[in-house]
Amino acid sequence: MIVAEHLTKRYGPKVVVDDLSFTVEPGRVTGFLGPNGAGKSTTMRMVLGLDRPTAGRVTVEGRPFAEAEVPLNTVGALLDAKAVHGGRTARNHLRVLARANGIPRQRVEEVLDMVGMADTAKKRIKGFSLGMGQRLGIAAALLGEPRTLMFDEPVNGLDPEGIRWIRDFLRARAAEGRAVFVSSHLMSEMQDTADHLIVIGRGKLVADCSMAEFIERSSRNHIRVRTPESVRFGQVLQNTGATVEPDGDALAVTKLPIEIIGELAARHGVTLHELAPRSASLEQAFMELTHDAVEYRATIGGTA
Ligand SMILES: Nc1ncnc2c1ncn2[C@@H]1O[C@H](COP(=O)(O)OP(=O)(O)OP(=O)(O)O)[C@@H](O)[C@H]1O
Repeated sequence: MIVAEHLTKRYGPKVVVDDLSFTVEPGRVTGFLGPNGAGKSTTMRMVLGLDRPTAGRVTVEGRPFAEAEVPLNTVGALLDAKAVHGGRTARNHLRVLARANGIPRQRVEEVLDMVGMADTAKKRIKGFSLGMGQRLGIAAALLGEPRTLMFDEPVNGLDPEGIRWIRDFLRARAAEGRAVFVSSHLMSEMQDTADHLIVIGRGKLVADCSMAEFIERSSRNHIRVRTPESVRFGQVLQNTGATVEPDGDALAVTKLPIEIIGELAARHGVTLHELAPRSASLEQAFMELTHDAVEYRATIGGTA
C-alpha cells in the first residue's frame, strides 16, 4: 500500500508535483495517468526516496521507503528497464540482486519462470529486446515477494503480445492481494488493466476514482442532430432547455432526450438528415480532462 499526503516537488520556480494526496490500495491495479511531463515519474521517484519531496510525505507499507529493512521485500519497482548491467546474463543479474538482499537463490528460478524467461536466462542482457528487458525488470521487482508493485510506463514500446502479457500479469498480482501502481500516458492502455485511476495534470490531482466511475463521469454523451435548418432548430432546442454546440456540419445536443428532439422536429416542421446518439471515447475524455496540462507545456516549452 502506498499513501501520499500533500506530496509536492519543486524544481526552482517550477512546481512539478503539486499537493498530491492519494492511496494505492492492495488487491487492485491502480492506474496512474497523465500526459507526458505531468509529474508521474517524479511522483514514483519520491515513493522510492530517489527524489526528496519539497513538502508532504509518502509512505509504503506504513513508513517512508528509505526506512524499509529489506527494500526488495517492501516494494518491487520498475522505473527504467534499461538501467541494468548489459554484460551479465539475466540469471546472474538476478542472483546478484538476490544475494545483496538476502533472498535465497531458488527464488531467482521462480521469478524467471513467472516472467517466462527460463529459456533466455543464459543470454547476456545487452542483446535483449525491449520486451525482454521489461520482463527482466519485472522479474527483479518480484524477487522479494513485495506487497506493493510499482511500474513506470511498463508497456511503452511493446508489441500487442507484450502489452497483453503485462496486462494479465498485473491483474494476476493484484488478484493475489498486492497493491499494484502502474503509470501510463495513454488512457486506452489502462482501460482493460486498471480497477482504479489516479489522474494528474500539471502535477495536480485531476481524478481519483474507479475506472467504472471515470467512464460514466467522463463519457460525455450527446445527440448529433443534422438539419438544413440548424440555426432555427438550434434555437428551438435551446428554448426547451437543451445545450447546443456546433459539431462539424451538425449540432451536438445535450440535456435533452433523443425522443424529445425528434418530437420537437416534427412539431416545428424541421427536416432532419441525422439524429443519432454519440458517446465520447475514454481517450477523448482523458484528453479533455488533462487538456490544460498539455496547453501549458505547449506555451512554456515552445516545442511540446
Ligand atoms: N531534475 C529535474 N530538474 C528540473 N525539472 C525536472 C527534473 N525532473 C523532472 N523535471 C520536470 O518535471 C516535469 C515532470 O516530469 P516527469 O518525468 O515526472 O513527468 P511524467 O508525467 O513522468 O512524464 P513522462 O511520461 O514524460 O516521463 C517535466 O516538466 C520535467 O521536465
